[in-house]
Order: sequence, then structure tokens, then C-alpha cells
Amino acid sequence: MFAAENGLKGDPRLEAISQAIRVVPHFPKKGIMFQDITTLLLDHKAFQDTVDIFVDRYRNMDISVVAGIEARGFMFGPSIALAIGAKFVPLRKPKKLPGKVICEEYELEYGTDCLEMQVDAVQPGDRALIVDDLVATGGTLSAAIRLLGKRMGAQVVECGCVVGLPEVKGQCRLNGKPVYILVEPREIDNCRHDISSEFLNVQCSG
Ligand SMILES: O=P(O)(O)OC[C@H]1O[C@H](OP(=O)(O)OP(=O)(O)O)[C@H](O)[C@@H]1O
Ligand SMILES: Nc1ncnc2[nH]cnc12
Repeated sequence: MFAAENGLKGDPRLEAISQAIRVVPHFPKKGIMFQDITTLLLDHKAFQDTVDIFVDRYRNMDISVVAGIEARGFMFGPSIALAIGAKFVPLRKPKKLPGKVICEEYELEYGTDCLEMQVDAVQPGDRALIVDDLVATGGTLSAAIRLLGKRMGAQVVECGCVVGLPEVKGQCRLNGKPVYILVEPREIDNCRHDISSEFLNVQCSG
């Protein structure tokens, strides 16, 4: 589900949210158009609107757990959880969580990574919302869905992301679970926050 299908067509908040996200070409490496949500966090109204849109969508869906994906899912998930009266569960990169954890691997461009969750955080029958800033290939969200659904027996109601990259068709890999996305990535031409190339960490040739 992408911007045109999120039920918010014409909502001026979406344009402001989109404009508040800085686009950084060639970060962290050449060829990546990095969607930097840290500038959204600096814009109080756009940040509040982002959280409000998710809260309005999920407040009556009987969600009992909001699971946020490290690291950028932690910037939106807790506010949504507090507002809808759900618990917040962090899904973390390996070896960060104490106690008994379960792990699901996912593919990166080169190699694999995994997400971990504490086993006592979620119970069978919990109704889960998974939150992240962005879906690209969908590999990370897929691992999160498996952790909560297949491994713990929770019902994954939906995944909510601020940005979705349409060209990689992330929803195909999301195990049949709906993904609700606020905005598509902006084209660099319209970018308000473009970083001058002298500040880029990655040098580009050609
Ligand atoms: O759909 P995918 O192809 O799986 O990519 C999306 C994931 O990539 C980014 O996180 P990243 O792995 O860069 O980690 P970070 O948030 O800790 O920087 C982003 O915040 C998502 O979690
Ligand atoms: N283009 C992108 N911008 C920000 N985070 C990402 N994670 C994967 N692709 C990304």
C-alpha cells in the first residue's frame, strides 16, 4: 500500500511530512538515496502529524502491542503505543537484549542480519502493530512479522511505516500482512534539505 492508497489523498499533512524528510544522495554508499527522517523529528508539527495519523488509524483496532524496529522504529513506535494504550516492544539487533530472546534472520544486500525479541514480551493472542521508519526490500519487516506471528503466536494486524520505496515492491515479501505507508520517497529535485556534496560522507565519482 503506497501513498495514493493510504486513504489520505489530498491531506496536506502528507506533503509537509514528505518535505520534512531530507534526501541524502549516495549515503551511506553510492547509489542510495537516503531518506533521512531525523529532519522530520526536528519539525514539531510534521512529527506530531506523523504520530497523529498512525494514532488515528490504530486507536480503534484493539492493538495490544506496538513493536518498534531498531533503530528508527524506536522514534515513532513508543509515542503511538502510549497514545493507543498498547505496550511497546523493541525488536533489536543481535546481542542487545538480556534474558531469553528469539531471533529471525533477514537478508541484506550482502549477507544477513537478525532481529531479536524477548520471549516474555509478547503473548499468543496479542494483536500487534509493527512500526518502522521505512520499508525498502521488506526484509526487515518480514523478520519482524515472523518473530511476532509465527514464533510467538501474536496476530500481526499491520505494519506501519512513514516511507515506502515503491520500486522494490516491499509488500511482496511481507507474508501477506498489510503495510500502511504515509509517503513515497521524494525526488531529490524537490528537496528542501539537500546536503551539499561537501558534507557527504561517501564520495561519488562519475
Ligand atoms: O526494507 P529493508 O530493505 O529491510 O530496509 C528497511 C530497514 O533499513 C533501515 O534500517 P537499517 O537496517 O539501516 O538500520 P538502522 O535503523 O539501525 O540504521 C530502515 O530503518 C529499516 O529498518
Ligand atoms: N533509501 C533508504 N533511506 C533510508 N533508509 C533506508 N533503508 C534502506 N534503504 C533506505
